[in-house]
Amino acid sequence: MISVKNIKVVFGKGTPLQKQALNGVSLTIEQGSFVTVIGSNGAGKSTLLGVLAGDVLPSEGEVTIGHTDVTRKGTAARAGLVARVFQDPLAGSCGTLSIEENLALAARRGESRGLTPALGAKRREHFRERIAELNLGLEDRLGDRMDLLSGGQRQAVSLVMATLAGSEVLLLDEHTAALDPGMAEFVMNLTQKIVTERKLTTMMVTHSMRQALDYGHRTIMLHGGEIVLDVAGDSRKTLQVEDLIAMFRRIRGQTLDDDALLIG
Ligand SMILES: Nc1ncnc2c1ncn2[C@@H]1O[C@H](COP(=O)(O)OP(=O)(O)OP(=O)(O)O)[C@@H](O)[C@H]1O
Repeated sequence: MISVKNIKVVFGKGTPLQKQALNGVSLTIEQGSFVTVIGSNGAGKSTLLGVLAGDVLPSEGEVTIGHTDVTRKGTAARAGLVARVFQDPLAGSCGTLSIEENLALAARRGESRGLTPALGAKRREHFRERIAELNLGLEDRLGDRMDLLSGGQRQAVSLVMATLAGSEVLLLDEHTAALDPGMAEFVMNLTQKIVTERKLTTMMVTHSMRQALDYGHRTIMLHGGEIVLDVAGDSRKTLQVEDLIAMFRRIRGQTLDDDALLIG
């Protein structure tokens, strides 16, 4: 479960560049619920994910994950609670380490470093099984460096990495935006499967209205650091991509240059 109460984030306070990125955001996401987040550039989407991950500390408000108040805890202290997959396939893993070494590091997120070997035979076998489930043939390439993989393969491995340490919360920051349409669909279907099987409480930022409505249980729209739409259940089922685009237009008070960007 995730709960944020009256979150305010101000960047560059007291400077000419002062920016209120979140302005009193409150939200409760039940355990196992999958929320998609949309909003135009600068709406505050990444800042909200940052507040949950711990790399942005709010100036006001409270953040609770599970039963833990994490408001003042940084990323390291939340590592066992929250996993994150980024837009850039190179961002969440280490390119110069092998697939297997990356998996070993991910499995130990949030643990204090001890003397137990990171890559025992049992762990290796577990990793092989988890990677084989992707059906990408990567189980025979566990010793290959991560930077030899395609962007889509890396995102698929990153999703497996995100689940290895047993975090309850998964944050997805436009994690398919850099992929071709076919690979994006593959990674989205994999995401849905992993989230459902592991009952992960998930927040996914996307610029694709199609993805926002097709995946997950609930959709929120941010604008100017505030939640301006929050739909779930039957009202979400009847919502069309065109409705969301019309809402975007209304909120921004202007015509979008290219609706296709949002539909894709
Ligand atoms: N570290 C920072 N320092 C100063 N301003 C920031 C910082 N991070 C974000 N902002 C500003 O806060 C506002 C919200 O940014 P945020 O990245 O959360 O938007 P977003 O909805 O994710 O946008 P996009 O879709 O473009 O990624 C923007 O005006 C942005 O310029």
